[in-house]
Amino acid sequence: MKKGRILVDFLRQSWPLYAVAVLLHVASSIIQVFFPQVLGRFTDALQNNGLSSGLIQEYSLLLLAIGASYVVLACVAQFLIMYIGRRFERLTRSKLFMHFTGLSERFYSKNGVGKLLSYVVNDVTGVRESISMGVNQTASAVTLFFAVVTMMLYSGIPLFLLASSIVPLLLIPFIVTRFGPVIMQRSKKVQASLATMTESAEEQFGGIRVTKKFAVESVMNERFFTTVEQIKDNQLRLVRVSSIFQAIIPFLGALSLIIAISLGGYLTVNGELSLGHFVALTLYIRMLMNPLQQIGTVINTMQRSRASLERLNELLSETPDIQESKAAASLDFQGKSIHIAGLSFTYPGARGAALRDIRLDIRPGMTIGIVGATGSGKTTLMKLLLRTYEAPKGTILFDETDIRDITLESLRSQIGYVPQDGFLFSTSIRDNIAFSDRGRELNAVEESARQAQIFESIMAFPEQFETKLGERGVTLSGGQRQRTSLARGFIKQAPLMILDDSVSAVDAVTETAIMNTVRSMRKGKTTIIVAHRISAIKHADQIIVMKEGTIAQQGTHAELSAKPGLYASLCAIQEEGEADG
Ligand SMILES: Nc1ncnc2c1ncn2[C@@H]1O[C@H](COP(=O)(O)OP(=O)(O)OP(=O)(O)O)[C@@H](O)[C@H]1O
Repeated sequence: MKKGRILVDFLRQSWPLYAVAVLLHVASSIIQVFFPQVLGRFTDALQNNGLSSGLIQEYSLLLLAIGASYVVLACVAQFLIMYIGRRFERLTRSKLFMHFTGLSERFYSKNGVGKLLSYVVNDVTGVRESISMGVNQTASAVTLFFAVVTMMLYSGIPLFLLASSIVPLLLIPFIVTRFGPVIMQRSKKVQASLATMTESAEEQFGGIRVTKKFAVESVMNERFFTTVEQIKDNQLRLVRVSSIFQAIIPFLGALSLIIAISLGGYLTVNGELSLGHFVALTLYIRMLMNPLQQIGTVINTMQRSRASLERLNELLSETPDIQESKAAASLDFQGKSIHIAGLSFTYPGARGAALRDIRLDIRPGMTIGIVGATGSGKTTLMKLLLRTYEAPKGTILFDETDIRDITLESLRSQIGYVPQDGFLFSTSIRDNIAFSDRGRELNAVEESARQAQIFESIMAFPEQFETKLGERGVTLSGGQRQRTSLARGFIKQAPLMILDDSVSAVDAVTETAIMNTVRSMRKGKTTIIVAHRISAIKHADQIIVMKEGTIAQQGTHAELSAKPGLYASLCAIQEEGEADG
């Protein structure tokens, strides 16, 4: 995506509304600049003919008409531009969210949730401010500026007097080019420190229970205060430069006014300029000061939001690591074997390989058990099967079809994946279980809950399956969460099911009941069970034992436990543990 794309795309859609708003601003500014002219004429009429009630009435009504028309037009223009800004905010936030959901796991391990929240909230607001408030003020300031200058030129005030009065204003472009880049750089730093603070807050809140248990609140407070302090420092640096910038522009306006009063006053006293022209000139210069001040603020805001815009564009140009090939098609997994051939894999940026030369054939309907020490590569192998990370070409095949030639939707919709700590959403238990298909009838949800041995616990809650989880609902125990997540996997009845250490938090009796259910309900359907406890996988058709990213042993429970090796020693240790228990 090209730089500035997000805004260009938006402006392309919204330009007719902008055009209407700008035209209204132009009209309101043109009306406004008649004010000094009318006052000038009023002064001359007063001087020539004296004060009369007719004159006062005539000019008062004229000024009222000017004021009222200006207010109505400016108000509608402002509303339109604010409306456009809010629309930008809504569209951009939805666009960002949709884009984020398409990105790969690696992106999320690089960018914390807090940081992403900050982009979605602070950066989008920053850009919105400049395209609503910024455009609003630019439109009114620029049109007012030109309208005032045009009126001045046609006012009959001598040209040399006008030219001398506006000399200080000619310095403005020079000041803008000096200050603009500095403001932008400093704004970038402010936004970055805001993102760091949000990230830190998110992490501190997430880990508050651990913090309290270790009684390290003061350390955590200290860490958070450091990020807040950083924001303050960066903001002060920004405020310092932007305050100077914003003050200089009205100062130049004031200089113009001083020249107009002194030179114009001198000419009036000498009879070379009428009193009306003198009044009009000072009012015109005074009127110029408002747009100049506004332009200063706008440039300031624009420079700040350019930093945000750059970051939003960078985010939107992030591409997912997993790209679907043009030739990808859906594939029915029913009756298909899985061939893993010479699969080696290294995480992006990691030093060593997580998997090395894995070879495995899984026939349709088989149950495969996988054990191995922590960090031996079990979950990595599952992630590659789900294509969360990309396996090298030709290393994972479903019959003859490479995993890369299957659409992601088809692949993932046919795998029921249950991780160790399945995330549960803050909705009802029913919605959480029927996550893959919200339309599933209650019977099916209840049946899956029974299979996952969580039915009784759910029925004990006051609202049963409608019980809300999370912040505003009940808190489940670790084992209950795991079984709810299991039920979510079971209801899918997928052709391939992966249980990735999914019963680690349940007691041995419940685990046996769950594994018996898995055996009967998954008959004829391919199932992969990753576990640390032998009891969870001993009935598998094939068991593989992983060690440091390789397959160290393979066979049935009977075969493996009968010969010396990793599996037999694991069995011995666990049996000893159970006997001690
Ligand atoms: N996102 C990642 N980026 C870099 N390295 C990773 C990433 N995820 C895992 N690893 C590394 O890959 C190796 C295998 O990890 P993996 O999670 O597959 O092990 P595991 O056998 O599932 O462990 P456990 O039994 O503890 O779940 C480990 O050395 C781990 O540090």
